[in-house]
Amino acid sequence: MPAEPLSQKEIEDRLAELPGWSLTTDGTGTGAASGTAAAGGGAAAPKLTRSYRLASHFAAAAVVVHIAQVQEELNHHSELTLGYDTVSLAVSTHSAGGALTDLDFALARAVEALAAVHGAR
Ligand SMILES: C[C@H](O)[C@H](O)[C@H]1CNC2=NC(N)=NC(=O)C2=N1
Repeated sequence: MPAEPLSQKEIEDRLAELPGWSLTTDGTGTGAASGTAAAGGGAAAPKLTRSYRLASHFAAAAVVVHIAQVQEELNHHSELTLGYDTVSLAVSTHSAGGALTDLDFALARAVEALAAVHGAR
């Protein structure tokens, strides 16, 4: 069953439970349905994003591997970026036309839990 796009209220309620996470519309957030009505009438669809800082590059790389493992388990994948001592994610649901769904928030919660274990801030 495909994931349903969340309403603005549902998104705000879920975001309130995820300190550090935010919505960004950075121009890459057009999703799989770019140019279609499903993407929001032409406006770039927001993605759920967060950046973490780690103690070293190697520690950040380890977090990337751990996130990749969880993403495979959930079969839901973010745009995952490794910096020097940072890890950044941006996620939306491709199969929902780039909308935010509960799959995105489930991934965010799982990443929060593993990031804490790594000492990410
Ligand atoms: C076929 C496979 O289940 C799909 O391509 C999955 C993989 N990971 C995914 N990740 C995200 N973010 N959105 C999806 O719709 C999605 N779909």
